[in-house]
Amino acid sequence: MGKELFTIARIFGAYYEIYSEATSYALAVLKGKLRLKNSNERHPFVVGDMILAEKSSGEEWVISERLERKNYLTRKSDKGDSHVLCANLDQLAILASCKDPETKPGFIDRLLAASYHTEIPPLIIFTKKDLVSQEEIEDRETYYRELGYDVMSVSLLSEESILPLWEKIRGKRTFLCGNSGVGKSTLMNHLHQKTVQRTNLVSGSTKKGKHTTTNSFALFLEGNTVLIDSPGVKEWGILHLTPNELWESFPELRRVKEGCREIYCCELGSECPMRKYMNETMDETRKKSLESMIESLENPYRVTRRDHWSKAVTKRY
Ligand SMILES: Nc1nc2c(ncn2[C@@H]2O[C@H](COP(=O)(O)OP(=O)(O)OP(=O)(O)O)[C@@H](O)[C@H]2O)c(=O)[nH]1
Repeated sequence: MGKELFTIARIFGAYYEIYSEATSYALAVLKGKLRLKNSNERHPFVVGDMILAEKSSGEEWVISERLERKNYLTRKSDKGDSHVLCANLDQLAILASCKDPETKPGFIDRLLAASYHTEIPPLIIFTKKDLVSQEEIEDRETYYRELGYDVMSVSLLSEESILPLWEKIRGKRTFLCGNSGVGKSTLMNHLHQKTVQRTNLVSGSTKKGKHTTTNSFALFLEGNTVLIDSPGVKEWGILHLTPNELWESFPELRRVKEGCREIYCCELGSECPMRKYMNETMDETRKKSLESMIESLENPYRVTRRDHWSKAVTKRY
């Protein structure tokens, strides 16, 4: 029996849950060491990696090779090491809850900045739209749509949102990202049409989600549709970006960039059109997001202390 192409669906220490359409889910191990181009990588695989595996004589799947990654999402720690979260994505779904807990615009903006340089197109999904007025929903959607982003709003308590949502994710590999309690597991459950993951109640006192999801895993749905759930995050590190990349990741600043005289003019603090736009014209909320990210780059340790995955306290399944 020859080698078969799988995707890494989940990681349990030294074991990997792998998936292929032919075999469905299986457990696999890595025997020996995998030769990786980038020896700085902490783990040989992340969820979404495409690998080749074959059955050993003991009927165990053994991974022999990782295919080159089309793209990957990464965050950088204050110690300077990159943490690859997930590979081979078609879309980054930013789940932002309208209420209970309300996702801060700064969080959305950070993820948008982080995704720009990976060339993984973002999709903003406002969840819990049933908890706010129609007018508020339209304002939120218009705000990001005018910046050129793909946006939609859903209520996961009703079926009416499921079809439009399905249209956006069908045939794609989508990474779901958001604060804890925004509804990632609920969305996965709806789309899988059975409970694949225990959702948890939002804490009554803080209105913040209690933590449920413990590590990333991929769910394979019909028509090559893959959803990758991730633990709720409090903050999103952008330390892997250079200052210049950060400026360019804001579409409203990119539009005025043509007027920049030299590549690094914003860093030099000259009459850079992007800097001018930020000071004189930019929307106040977006300006705050950018300033906070600039501060993160200048003072990484202070920011990355808040930058870890939320700690998960409940079991999945
Ligand atoms: N009103 C309302 N509640 C929702 C909606 N979607 C999810 N919820 C509720 O919000 C709570 C948290 O949802 P989860 O799906 O567990 O959130 P999560 O993003 O997976 O959280 P973590 O696992 O901590 O990352 C649950 O009580 C859900 O029932 C929605 O559209 N409207």
